[in-house]
Amino acid sequence: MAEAQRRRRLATLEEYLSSMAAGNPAWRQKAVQKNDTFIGRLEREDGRGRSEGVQCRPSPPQAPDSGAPAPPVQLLWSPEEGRHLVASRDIAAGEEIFREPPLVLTPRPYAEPVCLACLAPLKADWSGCGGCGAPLCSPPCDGELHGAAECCLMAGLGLQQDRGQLLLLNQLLTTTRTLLLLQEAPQAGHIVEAMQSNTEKRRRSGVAQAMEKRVMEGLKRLGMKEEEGVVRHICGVFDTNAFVVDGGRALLPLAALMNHHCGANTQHWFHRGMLVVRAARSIPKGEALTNTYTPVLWGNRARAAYLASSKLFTCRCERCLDPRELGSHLSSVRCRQCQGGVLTPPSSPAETVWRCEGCGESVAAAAVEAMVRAAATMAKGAVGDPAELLAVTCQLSRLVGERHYVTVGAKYALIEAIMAGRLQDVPGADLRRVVDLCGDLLHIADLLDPGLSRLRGVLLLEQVRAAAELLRRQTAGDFSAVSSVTDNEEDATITATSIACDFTCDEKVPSQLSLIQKLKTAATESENILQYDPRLPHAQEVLRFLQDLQAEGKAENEEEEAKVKEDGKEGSH
Ligand SMILES: C[S@@+](CC[C@H](N)C(=O)[O-])C[C@H]1O[C@@H](n2cnc3c(N)ncnc32)[C@H](O)[C@@H]1O
Repeated sequence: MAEAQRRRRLATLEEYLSSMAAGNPAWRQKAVQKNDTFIGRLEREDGRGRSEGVQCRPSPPQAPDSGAPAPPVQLLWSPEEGRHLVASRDIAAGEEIFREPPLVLTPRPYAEPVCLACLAPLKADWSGCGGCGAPLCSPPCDGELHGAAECCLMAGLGLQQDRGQLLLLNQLLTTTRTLLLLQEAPQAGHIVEAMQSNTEKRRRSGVAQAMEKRVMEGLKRLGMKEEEGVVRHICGVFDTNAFVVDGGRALLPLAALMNHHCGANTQHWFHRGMLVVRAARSIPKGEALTNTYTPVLWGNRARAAYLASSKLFTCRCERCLDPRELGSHLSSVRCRQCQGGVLTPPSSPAETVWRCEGCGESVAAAAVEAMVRAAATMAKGAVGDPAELLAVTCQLSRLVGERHYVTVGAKYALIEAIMAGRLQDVPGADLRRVVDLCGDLLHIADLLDPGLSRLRGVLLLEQVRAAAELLRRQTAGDFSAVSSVTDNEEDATITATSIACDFTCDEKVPSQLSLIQKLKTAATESENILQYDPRLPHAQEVLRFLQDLQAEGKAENEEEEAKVKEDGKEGSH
């Protein structure tokens, strides 16, 4: 890319970053470094004889100008990583770094039809828009995404209640909504133009050509005469940068400047129409702000394949370069020759065998890969029902092993399926299973996605909810409901005791009060992590329950102590 064009695009995005100050009042609380803009830094470096200005470094501290908004991030560029955000000061774990409204919000191109005004899934009684027939919630929803200009445009399509037609519409809307925005707000055009589209790489690899062709045809039917280059750029910008949000995908030019890392230091939530980006760990000044573009619980190869085909780059983070995936062994498969050993993937593509570090057994890569494909197909077939998911999880554990990512994915789905029901109706044995499964997966999360990650937040929450429900049944004297395999008090106490041991990671059985305290600590952590998550009310509810239980327990203890004292006094007379 020509140097002048690169600089202009960087300056556009930097200006956009500054424009976010109005929606981020927290930035005002910190002093700004005068002249610490991309262009300012570039000029200073040029002044020092660096005419290329290729690598921008953070500038030395300058006099603070209190009152002016100071983003905790700045935009840098390097030949290896392209443009990326870095922390412009130390950022504390859990700190909200920025929030950003979407520039464009559209349905997902390959998803089921949704309401075009609010992106909610369509119910059976959906109605067509009076003006153009586009799908809308019924009764008419108050979403604002399907405006008059879009309605006018769509009227030409003669939309019917036809699923095939609506699926194609989803693909067309990314481009039409963006083009309509550019007509209404030309300055948005500079931002979209400045965003990375990977157009050349996409053209060479043939990625998305069919989709781009369909979009061009759709635009023709709408009477929009757009240049092919513009359409390619818009499709590329979305595929490279868009965030998946409730029911749709959003273009967020600032958040999109976070490069990928498989163990990212930020987490984001779409909350009340804004993307909220928080620090998952403490981020020292100068460190790049990163986001994970893939699910954390996919193995190395699955993540690499997705990044190569859709984001068109190869990640070189520590996890990607480590066949043992930071000790999680998420891609290793069960060794059939020895007890507990695993076959580890080769560290280079040139090697053709997987080897067991325990017994030295080696198996041809082709055979292992066929087994992993079979496992993935088996996992895809199991949906929803906890009994079915449990059966599949057991089969997968035997086939590829307990720790393999396909099994781990099935375990996560099993936790979700069990905890989706009304807690009071979940059998005790299933609750016990959730406590154990969450414990397993938390070990993996601590290795791969530590800190205030959504994964840890959800696992902590479900583990505490299941354990607290078992405790509730036990305190209510409902022993048969504590575990389906026991209907007597002694066994039920064993169950509660083992939960206690899991939580305290201790051989010694803690008192019920210290178990409640441990559960409260975990619930508080999940509440903090899930501040912007729809699961927050669950975290608050379980925390209230534990607080009440703790208060009751303390009161009972005090009563007992008082009684002992009283008895002692009486005895001494
Ligand atoms: C959402 S954009 C990130 C911002 C982008 N660097 C820019 O200049 O606009 C995604 C693109 O950035 C690049 N990228 C992101 N993370 C990367 C990484 N870890 N290593 C190399 N390139 C990366 C890839 O080209 C990818 O398609």
